[in-house]
Amino acid sequence: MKAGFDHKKYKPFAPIEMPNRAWPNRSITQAPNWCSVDLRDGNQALPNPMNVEQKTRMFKLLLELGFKEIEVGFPSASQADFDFVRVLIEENMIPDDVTIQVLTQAREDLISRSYESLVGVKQAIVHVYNSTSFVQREQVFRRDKQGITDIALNGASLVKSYAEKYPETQWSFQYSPESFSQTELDYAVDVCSQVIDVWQKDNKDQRVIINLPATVESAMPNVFADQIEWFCNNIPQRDSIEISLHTHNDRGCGIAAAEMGILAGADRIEGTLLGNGERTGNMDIVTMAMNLYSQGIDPELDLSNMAEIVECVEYCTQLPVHPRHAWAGELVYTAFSGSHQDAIRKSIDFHNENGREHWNVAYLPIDPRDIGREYEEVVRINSQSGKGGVALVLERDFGITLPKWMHGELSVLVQAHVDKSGEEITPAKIHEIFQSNFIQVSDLWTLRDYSIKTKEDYVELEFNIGQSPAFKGAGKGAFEAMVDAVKRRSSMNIRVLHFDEFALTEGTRSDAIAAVAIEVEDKIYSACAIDEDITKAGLQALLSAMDSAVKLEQLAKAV
Ligand SMILES: CC(=O)SCCNC(=O)CCNC(=O)[C@H](O)C(C)(C)COP(=O)(O)OP(=O)(O)OC[C@H]1O[C@@H](n2cnc3c(N)ncnc32)[C@H](O)[C@@H]1OP(=O)(O)O
Ligand SMILES: CC(C)C(=O)C(=O)O
Repeated sequence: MKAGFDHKKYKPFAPIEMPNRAWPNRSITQAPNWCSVDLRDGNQALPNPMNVEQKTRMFKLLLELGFKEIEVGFPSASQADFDFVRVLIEENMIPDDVTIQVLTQAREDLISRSYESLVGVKQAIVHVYNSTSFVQREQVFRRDKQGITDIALNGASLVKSYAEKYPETQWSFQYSPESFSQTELDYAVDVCSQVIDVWQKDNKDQRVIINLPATVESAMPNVFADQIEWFCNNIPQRDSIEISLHTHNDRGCGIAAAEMGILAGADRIEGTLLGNGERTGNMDIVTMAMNLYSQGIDPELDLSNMAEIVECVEYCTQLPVHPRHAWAGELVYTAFSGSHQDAIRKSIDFHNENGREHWNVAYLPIDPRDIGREYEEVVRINSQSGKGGVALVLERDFGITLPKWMHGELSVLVQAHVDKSGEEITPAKIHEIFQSNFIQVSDLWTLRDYSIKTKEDYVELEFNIGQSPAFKGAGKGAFEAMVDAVKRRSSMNIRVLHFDEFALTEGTRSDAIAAVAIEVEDKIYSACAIDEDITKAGLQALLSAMDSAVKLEQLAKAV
């Protein structure tokens, strides 16, 4: 091990003493109030922050998805952020039922500039923050608790007094004790409570949001939930405020923390689409909303066009969405492995045949079509796939149903191909392998014409193939008569092992496919034929199987 990789450099996060915690016994039954921070926290984490055009595109998408609260920027940070807020207001882009939010530090120059950016807006949330954790107090601000509280209260008073200068706007106030999850809980409650008092002292109805961030995620999500429950139980003004959560994903649990935080009593969630944000990202609203959706809870966001969301996020952030990203990634509804494919095929068939009220398909937590994905992408074939998957691709993409006994035969050929190439095989290539091995027949064995005479309890068949003189045979059916006719010209012993016919499910004509397996000299040969005439398809399939046998010189003397 390299020197320096030493876990003793770190200490465990102290658990919260809470013997009567209630959140583990609760369930989420409805969506929280969502607030997108894509245009602020997401934006501030980008190597190249969004320009006005990208921000506008993202804003329009957020409206389309149904967000009612959107943090649109940090207007005192840059001209671009300021200008974007002005564009939204001056170009009347904010629907009446949507409230924009802006973030500012608790500093007068920044607060004043933030209000300037908001002139003329119908309603807005002014979000002020300062850091409260021990490490920030000790090392960054170098102030004691009172000093930090003073920054918060100064910010709160300024936010309130500037709001009074713009009475035409309906203002909501939001305070974040930044680094809340690393702040002593009693201190966090104390600061927040004093901020709330500043804002609600003269007006009990003043809307106040207290936003509790895991600015840097540094404990397990259950610890965060304990912190939220403790806070909710101890903040004196709980009934007159909204509790919002703003989690990050440093330990990979930002979504779990937000979900557990909702159980612990929070009302509102801040996050970004697909989790862009500082370091490992903000809480991913798409994932959390889809988690609700997949539990039968209305997420109150329209995520039905996932491709559009991914495309817009990638365009605006210039960051790729991982193909395995929960719910949204390109590969998350795709199975390559054989046993998964087999189970998915059987499970979907079962669903179609039995009709169930609720989706419950193996390996597919939701119906991919709900979010605009197709069944086409569910099964893709490579060296890890099995016969069920290959058969499914042929049926799904070409409408060709094969009898179960043929699945293995085709799969062996496909497997040989992928073993050689080492790559995924396309449906077109699978179809080509099927065609060349089971459908293609030499001219010599192509049925030119046939006629059947029905006698009392048997039929007589006469047919022509290649340039040979007419074949004649008799049997209980046309099929048996054909075997009889070939046997009359050959000493070979042909035994029919399988014969199946299916209607093709696709195509403009109501074609049928026949599949035949024969045994000749202890060897088995299979073939298929497709024709509008179902009898002809069966007869041709039989001839094609014989063709295969002849190719292997088993029936060389037959013609
Ligand atoms: C966790 C979060 O995501 S919080 C949001 C963070 N987002 C951003 O920082 C993006 C936008 N920020 C910026 O563009 C700039 O930082 C600005 C415009 C806000 C401020 O710029 P500047 O004043 O030039 O620089 P800077 O950010 O370094 O300011 C640090 C000063 O602000 C103080 N400060 C930092 N945060 C706060 C706060 N929330 N409230 C009051 N003062 C604060 C610091 O103590 C420091 O003070 P000092 O100068 O006395 O040492
Ligand atoms: C300003 C706050 C809410 C923040 O972005 C954070 O703590 O991550």
